[in-house]
Amino acid sequence: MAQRQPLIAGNWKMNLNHLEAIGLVQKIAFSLPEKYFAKVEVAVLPPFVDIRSIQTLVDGDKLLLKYGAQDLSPHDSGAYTGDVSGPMLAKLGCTYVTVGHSERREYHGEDDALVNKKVKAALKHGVTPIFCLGERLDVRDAGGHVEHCTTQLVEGLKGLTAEQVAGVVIAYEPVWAIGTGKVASSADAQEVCAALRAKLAELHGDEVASTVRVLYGGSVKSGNIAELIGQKDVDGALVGGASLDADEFAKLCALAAGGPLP
Ligand SMILES: O=C(CO)COP(=O)(O)O
Repeated sequence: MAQRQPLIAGNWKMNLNHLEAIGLVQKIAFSLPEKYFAKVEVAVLPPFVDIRSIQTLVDGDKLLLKYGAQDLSPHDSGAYTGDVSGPMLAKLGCTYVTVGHSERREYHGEDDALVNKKVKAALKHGVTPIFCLGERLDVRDAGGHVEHCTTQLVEGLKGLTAEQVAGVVIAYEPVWAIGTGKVASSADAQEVCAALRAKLAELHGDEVASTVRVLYGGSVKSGNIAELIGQKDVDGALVGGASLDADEFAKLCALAAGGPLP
């Protein structure tokens, strides 16, 4: 079975200008000694306007931290006012881009078909999509969460080859746990992450399923990361609020790496 390196990705959402971004990345790099990066991959996902500054800092100081974006256009270029393309992100050295975040689905009307195009656009340009999916509270209360999530998975990965699927990161983010302080229990997270992996195995075989990293996201912090990441099918976390505090984020990454705390 493939060895999956844990990934902790900080989704900054619409927070921090480029000067604040530089400050936060410097603090994270200072707080998290290099040895941790051998055990856990750490990435930050700032707003578009911060990326160039972070690239300069990461390249200049040879930081081991990766970075990426929070969205991309399904198109490569053209008359799409306000959009940012995969080639632009690739040129800036982005490793990751989140696709299909529930806030994009809710506030920008993104549906599974568009998410699927964005996953393909990211892969086409060598930027790893962190493909987000998850159920709303009413769906969970009705007991439909596993089916909802596996359906989103199938729709979002439609038309991809097994090799392409192996290059995607999945993030299970139950909508009711995002920014609410209500973290899914580790058993809840494991249930859905395992079901997603089983669906990947059904569609693309065991090797692909055992290669793909499945993250959990929703109110993750240093106090709950160890239990979440201790689950068999949870390979890391997509962290919102807690990724804006350098000490907390460094602590969280250190715990994901198995400690000790820096
Ligand atoms: O949406 C999230 C990460 O993408 C989760 O946000 P919080 O960690 O703030 O709940």
